[in-house]
Amino acid sequence: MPNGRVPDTPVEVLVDLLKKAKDIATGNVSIPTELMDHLQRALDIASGLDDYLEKMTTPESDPLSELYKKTITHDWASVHKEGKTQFLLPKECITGHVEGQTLKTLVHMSQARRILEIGMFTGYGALSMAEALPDDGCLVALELEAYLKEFAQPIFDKSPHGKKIIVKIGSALDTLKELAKAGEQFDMVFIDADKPNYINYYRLILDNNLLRLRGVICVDNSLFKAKVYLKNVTDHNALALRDFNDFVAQDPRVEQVILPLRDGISVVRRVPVAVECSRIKANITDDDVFRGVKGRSILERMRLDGRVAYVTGAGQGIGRAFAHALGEAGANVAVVDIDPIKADTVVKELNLKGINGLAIKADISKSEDVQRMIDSIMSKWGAVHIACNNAGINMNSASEDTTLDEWDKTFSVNLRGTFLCCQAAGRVMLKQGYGKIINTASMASLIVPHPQKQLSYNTSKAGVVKLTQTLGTEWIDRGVRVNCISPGIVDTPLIHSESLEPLVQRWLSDIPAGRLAQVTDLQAAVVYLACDASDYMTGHNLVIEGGQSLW
Ligand SMILES: C[S@@+](CC[C@H](N)C(=O)[O-])C[C@H]1O[C@@H](n2cnc3c(N)ncnc32)[C@H](O)[C@@H]1O
Repeated sequence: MPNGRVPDTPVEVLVDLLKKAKDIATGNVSIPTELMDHLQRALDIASGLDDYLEKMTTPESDPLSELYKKTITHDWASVHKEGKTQFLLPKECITGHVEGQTLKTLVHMSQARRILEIGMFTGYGALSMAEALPDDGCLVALELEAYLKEFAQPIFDKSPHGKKIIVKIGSALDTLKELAKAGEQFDMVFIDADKPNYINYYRLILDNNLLRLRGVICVDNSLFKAKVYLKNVTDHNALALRDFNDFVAQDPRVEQVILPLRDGISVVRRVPVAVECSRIKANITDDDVFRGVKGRSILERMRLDGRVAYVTGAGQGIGRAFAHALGEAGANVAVVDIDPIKADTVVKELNLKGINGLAIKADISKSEDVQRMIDSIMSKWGAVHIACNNAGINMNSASEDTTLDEWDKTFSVNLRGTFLCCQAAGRVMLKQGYGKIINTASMASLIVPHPQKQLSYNTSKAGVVKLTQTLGTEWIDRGVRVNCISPGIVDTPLIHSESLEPLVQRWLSDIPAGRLAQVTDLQAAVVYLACDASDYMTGHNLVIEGGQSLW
């Protein structure tokens, strides 16, 4: 703590008191050396803490560092004297580096997309949190002083994350009421404005559902220089926070913990609605629909944490998108491709996202390759929960010219390969008593896409659907579900080849959606079919073609 500054946190108060005690003790010869040593050690521990946290915390970004310097060096007294701010704003009220990084981490951990900040000051906390938001995330900052928006905006503009921040000037209570009226909701709220109003902000937020289910409220200064728990305190801000902390601690709608960081940060989480309901004994139907199956909401039921998946043909295109989707949903993913370099590259991509991957080279038309694929997965992860049989080939020729070689090649990958994979994975899954098989069929299993000529492809994909239906009914009573996805025309490099490119305009006129499918259009379907939420679905052909098969 710099000399002359008023101690602002419990630790700073401690350091101040220990220094004073040491000063007194130093001039007193009757103080035992051992007591002096203890005093010095206590001072070292307390005074070293903030510096150490500062050093060990990831450095702030350049715009944040500029914002901090600009705030600390600004003449807030003159600004106030000139009538530019209603109140004299102490520069110490800035959320600094360590607290900013803490907020940023909480945004990452809670995967918040919409944040509300009450009390922006010069925007340090706002920009810290905005840095952790996804590109389409949004932070609404409420601030009383219009001057502060002008102060912060030029630095927000320098940051690629500044555009996520919307500043609303005015009394926070009034703005909160407007937000509630407009039905706005937030994943995270940071309360850091006038202390006596904390309780009003909190009540308004919870009573009006401004905080989403599973949302988090963070509250600054909840230890208020330790005065919330010291005796004989008269400071009205400290007393307001003490009452606020007590109220939250007893509120059945939430759980809270106070982190003793800087001046204290409360992290308050809405408890699942079912717990709240049993506490207040509301007259509702307390069943799986209300609580979620096994207490898990529908989005949680779509998670694949700890599952083992493989995707064939995952070196590129649809397969690569499937591998990423399953991994993002929590699964370990074996990336199988005939081209080992492509498989390796996709595994590298997964690893960069923190997903466990395993590259396997396999030609799925060969039974020994398919068995080796399953064996490798079993020896690495001990199970196969999700089998995504996606590899396929497409050759074009008029039916009267289709060679037996083309027919055999197409069938050996698209139908024989899919069968071999279903059988090898199915044997493991039947033993496990659980499994999800997802085959990639095609819209060509339903309609005859035209004008391209692809007899062998169309018939092989119709075969994949019948294979799926047969296995789907044969194995469901032993816990193995088999479904398929039928994409329409997908925008991959393949269709921009010399022979197919001229057909794109023609296809577009056949697609009600008015565009080709992107591989990302198919990702949710594979996660849905791979997760428990789709357990009642089997033998289904999930068609995703922008409506093309309906015209
Ligand atoms: C502790 S500072 C906020 C620090 C800020 N969160 C940061 O990251 O640096 C408190 C801010 O709340 C604002 N404030 C105080 N009372 C308010 C009210 N009733 N409505 C809106 N803002 C208010 C003050 O003008 C001040 O800028």
